[in-house]
Amino acid sequence: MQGIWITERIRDAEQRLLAVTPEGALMYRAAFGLAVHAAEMLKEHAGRVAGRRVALLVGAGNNGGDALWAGAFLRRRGVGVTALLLAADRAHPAGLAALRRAGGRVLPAEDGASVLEQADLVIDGIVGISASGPLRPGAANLLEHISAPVLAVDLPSGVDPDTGTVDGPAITAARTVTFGARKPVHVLNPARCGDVDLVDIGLSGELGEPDLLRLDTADAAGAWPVPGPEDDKYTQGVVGIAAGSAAFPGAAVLAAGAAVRATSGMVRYAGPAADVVRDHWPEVVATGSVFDAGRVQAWVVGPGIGTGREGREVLEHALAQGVPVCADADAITIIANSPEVLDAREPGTPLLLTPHAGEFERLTGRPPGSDRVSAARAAAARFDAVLLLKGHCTVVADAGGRVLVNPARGSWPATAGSGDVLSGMTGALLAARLDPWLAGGVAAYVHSLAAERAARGVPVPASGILDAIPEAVRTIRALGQG
Ligand SMILES: NC(=O)C1=CN([C@@H]2O[C@H](COP(=O)(O)OP(=O)(O)OC[C@H]3O[C@@H](n4cnc5c(N)ncnc54)[C@H](OP(=O)(O)O)[C@@H]3O)[C@@H](O)[C@H]2O)[C@@H](O)CC1
Ligand SMILES: Nc1ncnc2c1ncn2[C@@H]1O[C@H](COP(=O)(O)OP(=O)(O)O)[C@@H](O)[C@H]1O
Ligand SMILES: [K+]
Repeated sequence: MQGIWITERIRDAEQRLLAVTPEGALMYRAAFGLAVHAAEMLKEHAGRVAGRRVALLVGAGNNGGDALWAGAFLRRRGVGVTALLLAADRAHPAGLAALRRAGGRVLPAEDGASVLEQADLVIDGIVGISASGPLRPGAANLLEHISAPVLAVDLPSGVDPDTGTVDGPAITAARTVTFGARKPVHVLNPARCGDVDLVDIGLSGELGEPDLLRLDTADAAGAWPVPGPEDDKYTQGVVGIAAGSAAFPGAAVLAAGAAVRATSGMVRYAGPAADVVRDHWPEVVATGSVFDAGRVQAWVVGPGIGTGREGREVLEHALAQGVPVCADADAITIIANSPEVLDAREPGTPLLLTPHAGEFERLTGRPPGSDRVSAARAAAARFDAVLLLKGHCTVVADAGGRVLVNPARGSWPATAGSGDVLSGMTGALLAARLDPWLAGGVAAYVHSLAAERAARGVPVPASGILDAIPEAVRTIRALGQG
């Protein structure tokens, strides 16, 4: 798993490391790594390094210092480097001296329009982990002159380091080089960061436990249930799907289908769309009602069941079975309207709530807001549940405060029915007895991978995401073992 630390923790860790490191050594390491990546980008975008032009955007702090030192290193490789100072009297003195010694040019930022327009690469050292709010006017006015790819130092300036939110002018980077540890912005707003590279500056021993975790392919592969020689269709965990209605069977077909694609044991369906589900998925054991559905090891309740009395009874029944429940879509609205349904929950029964932003607001009385991680954590604690907050970056929090994040690989999954596919997959993993928090994270990971594979650059319907689940699972298992 990849660890991610909030800036307060990173600052503390840096202070501890600084106390035992020669002055300037950390910035030297950071800037050297930055310069290596800058040279790579020049090769990639401008064909070669020597003779190419780099513009440095230099703010008032150490982020600007990194850019200045990297500029000095690039000068040694024959790059034409111009630093544009946003706060001339506060630019990092040692960095500035190093750049001047190396033959770099220095200009006030307001004179930098043509330098930016002619640059092959722009290095954004405006602001790093001490950032607050969007870019200030002096920096914001420069944005319109940038046409070259931008390499962000630590994080793209103007984007909030801890929440990834953008409230005004901000940098959009093609690549971000970060130091010591990944920060929340890198996963919460990947579109602004571009590819993120981590430069080791020796911080890991000072960091402690991460604030957020991101699954990688090996984690997803390791968690994915694989039947053994002793298994039969029951031992792997049977998932029950209570979804859809006679008038709207689509949600049932998608959720049950996703469970079929993600389960090697058995899927039961219970509800008024039984005939349609059976037509689509002959392997599903389908009945008309949850009350005669037979035993399952996890329930998925909600997509398309409606928010009336019948839906409520279905949810109460599932909650009373003593098995994990994934409550999605209409089940979330039912809980929002009548929180007392949760009284039916067998004590200790894992509950996984999977709202999108609108359902989250219904459930908690507030939209997730800019700090989606804190919002998900608070709601998980309040409902003593795992809360999976959907969106471009899916956030999975449990009641103990653990958080998994899954940045999507593109926005094609934002399509009707895509959430039904996610809940079917999540149910399959719950039935296989995965830790519910991990089940949510792994389902989100495989869902976004399936969507990417299915879309390949064009719109994909939810049924296409569903059909790509086997390819996605095959991919993670191959890479995870590789
Ligand atoms: N510590 C270490 O060991 C290492 C640290 N390293 C590097 O240091 C970076 C952190 O440096 P830092 O703390 O000096 O501040 P930094 O982020 O450069 O901000 C500077 C000033 O910008 C201003 N400002 C704020 N918001 C703004 C906005 N929206 N738009 C415009 N300006 C804004 C605000 O100044 P103000 O004008 O408010 O006084 C603020 O003080 C870190 O990200 C990494 O790159 C690496 O070298 C590795 C070793
Ligand atoms: N902009 C986006 N980029 C990537 N994935 C997204 C985006 N918006 C939503 N998603 C994902 O698409 C799915 C949508 O779920 P949901 O809103 O419940 O759809 P529906 O109710 O139509 O099934 C979720 O997995 C969510 O994380
Ligand atoms: K920056």
